[in-house]
Amino acid sequence: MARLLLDDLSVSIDGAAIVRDLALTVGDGEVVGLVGPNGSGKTTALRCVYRALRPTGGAVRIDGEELSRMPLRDSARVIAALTQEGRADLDFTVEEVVALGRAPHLRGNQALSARERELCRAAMARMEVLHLAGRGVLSLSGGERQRVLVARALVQEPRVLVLDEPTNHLDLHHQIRLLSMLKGSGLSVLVTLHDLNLAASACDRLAVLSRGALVACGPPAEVLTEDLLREAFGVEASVVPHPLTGVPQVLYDLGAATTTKGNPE
Ligand SMILES: Nc1ncnc2c1ncn2[C@@H]1O[C@H](COP(=O)(O)OP(=O)(O)OP(=O)(O)O)[C@@H](O)[C@H]1O
Repeated sequence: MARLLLDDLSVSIDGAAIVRDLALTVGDGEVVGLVGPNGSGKTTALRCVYRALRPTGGAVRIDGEELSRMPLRDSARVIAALTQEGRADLDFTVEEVVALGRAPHLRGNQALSARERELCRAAMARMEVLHLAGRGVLSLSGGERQRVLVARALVQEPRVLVLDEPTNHLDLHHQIRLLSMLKGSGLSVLVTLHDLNLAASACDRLAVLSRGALVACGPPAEVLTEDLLREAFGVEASVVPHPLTGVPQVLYDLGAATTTKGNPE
């Protein structure tokens, strides 16, 4: 298990503060949802965690150790990421792409062991892509491809999983399956989501970003309020407890006023 800490993380690009002093912990086995309006800095913060971007202030720490001081290979054994980037993959087969998840654990051209091949099969089965094993990834639908990339992240056997909009392209069945899998995974998970109802159901805590700053953080029942939706998202909506689980759920009235409050522009 591992504890992820965004330790007063800041990112400035061309003099503009994109993420400001973000302090956020993801505890062992905890699922934390990073939510907020478009352009609020969610992806930028995540990019620092999967090392596509260097913070300009603060640090990302794993069990106290500063990520930027760890060799890339070492951090890749601990952190797996499902990102919005890297869409220009070569036409590997599904099973080849999933097997690439083992790369941080292998030396040179070392072949996968029987255990690792079984791990790949199990991850493909879990993400319901086993029947696609021989297909080229470029021929897949958006949702199929997304599930393959989750399988690749799982075979990495990380302790921390960061996912940027993992439900993109997924149908309702696969959205629910993926989020319940994350919830039961025992991994420390930091995930950006736009669907606040799914986020409230899946996450132990929600962290709300607005204009690069953390404006609320806590259990969904504390964070997801009508005031928060108005202030951070510029949306008038009702928040009601789920009739079975009690988890807060947002009900929208398309006739209600929306404002640009919370949005960066
Ligand atoms: N390389 C860059 N150069 C200039 N501006 C950037 C760069 N990367 C991000 N930004 C800006 O930083 C802000 C935050 O972007 P980011 O992608 O982190 O937001 P987000 O919260 O993930 O948004 P969304 O919900 O739309 O995915 C945006 O205004 C974006 O245009």
